[in-house]
Amino acid sequence: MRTAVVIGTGLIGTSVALALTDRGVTVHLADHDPDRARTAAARGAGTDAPPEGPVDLCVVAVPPAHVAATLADAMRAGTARGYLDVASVKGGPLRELQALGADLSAYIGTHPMSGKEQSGPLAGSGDLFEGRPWVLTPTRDTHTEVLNLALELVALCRAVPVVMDADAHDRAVALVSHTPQLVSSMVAARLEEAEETAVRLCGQGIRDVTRIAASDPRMWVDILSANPGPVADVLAALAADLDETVSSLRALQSADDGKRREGVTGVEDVLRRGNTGRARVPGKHGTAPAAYETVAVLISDQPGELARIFADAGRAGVNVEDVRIEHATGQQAGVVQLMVAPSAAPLLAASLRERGWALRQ
Ligand SMILES: NC(=O)c1ccc[n+]([C@@H]2O[C@H](COP(=O)([O-])OP(=O)(O)OC[C@H]3O[C@@H](n4cnc5c(N)ncnc54)[C@H](O)[C@@H]3O)[C@@H](O)[C@H]2O)c1
Ligand SMILES: O=C(O)C(=O)C[C@]1(C(=O)O)C=C[C@@H](O)C=C1
Repeated sequence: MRTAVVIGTGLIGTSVALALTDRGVTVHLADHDPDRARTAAARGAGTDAPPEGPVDLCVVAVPPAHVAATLADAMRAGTARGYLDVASVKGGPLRELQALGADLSAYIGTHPMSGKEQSGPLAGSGDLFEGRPWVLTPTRDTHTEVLNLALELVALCRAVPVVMDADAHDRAVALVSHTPQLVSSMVAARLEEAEETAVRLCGQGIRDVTRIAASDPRMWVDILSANPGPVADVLAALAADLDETVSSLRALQSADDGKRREGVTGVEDVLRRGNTGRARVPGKHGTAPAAYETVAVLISDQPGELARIFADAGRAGVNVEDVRIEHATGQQAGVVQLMVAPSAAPLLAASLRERGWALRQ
């Protein structure tokens, strides 16, 4: 692939464009808000000038409700040899495109399973998709050349291709992406009216659970509107668990020993099922979950501290596999948890102590 057009230069479009530009592809950027295309171009994601002739691949990265019409317009204009979208839902846009009478042989639906709670071109990054699954939903009509262009895009973004049927994809993401978004929003919504004294106590647990509650509601209304049935099915099952857990907790308030024992069993059951489910979540790069050891280091909240700690870990010859930052409320300090291979943890701890870092248990 030598040339591409990216339509919709928000978080995902800009991230794709940055990755392609980085690998030598000439990328033309377009957005219905020209300022966004200019901003993406200024970040080195390509040019906001239109191409002089048809390009190899047209990537549509607009909100799901606008995907089919944008694809159909681009096809009518003869923009590219192949067309794909990156929307978080696949069945709806495919059927809309069909209804618009578009040439489905030139199109493939795709969905990178990586994102952020932020939107817009400034949030984009060229490494966003590295090691992440990228779903491709070819149909019987999809031309092999178009499937190959999509596979090349996934490879250039260093993601991992996963081929699925569009509706099976929508059922899967209802479980692993769309319901978690709603649950995160619901937990965060409990804080809306909470006492300041309670909010001040927020620790890492609620930060983990509510990160995606900061996502753009307009985008998510669009996504959920295109996948309401499968998401409602998962939420209904969750509601049954919620009902049972409420009953178990009420039983724990009882004066009756037998009832309290039932309550413990009910609460323990949901927690254990949670352990089992969590253990199935794949680790980094889509591999089986790795057991890392954590080295926790106290850092002060000032510029350059994180860079310094990573540089010191590098000097110790230790690969940091994952990282978490815990901010201490009301203090100019925090704890960085460096996740490393168990065999490397003692070496890292000793080396960081030697360089003056304070370690926490
Ligand atoms: N945010 C995520 O985590 C994530 C992850 C994977 C896939 N996606 C999908 O990627 C797509 C883009 O999401 P995003 O997070 O980059 O959103 P975003 O809001 O950051 O960017 C969307 C961009 O599309 C532009 N746009 C809207 N309508 C347009 C139109 N008709 N023509 C041209 N440009 C138009 C907007 O101006 C904006 O710049 C969505 O379909 C979303 O479902 C999002
Ligand atoms: O990590 C995040 O911020 C995301 O919400 C990413 C996430 C996800 O649920 O995994 C969200 C929606 C997209 O369609 C794909 C990825």
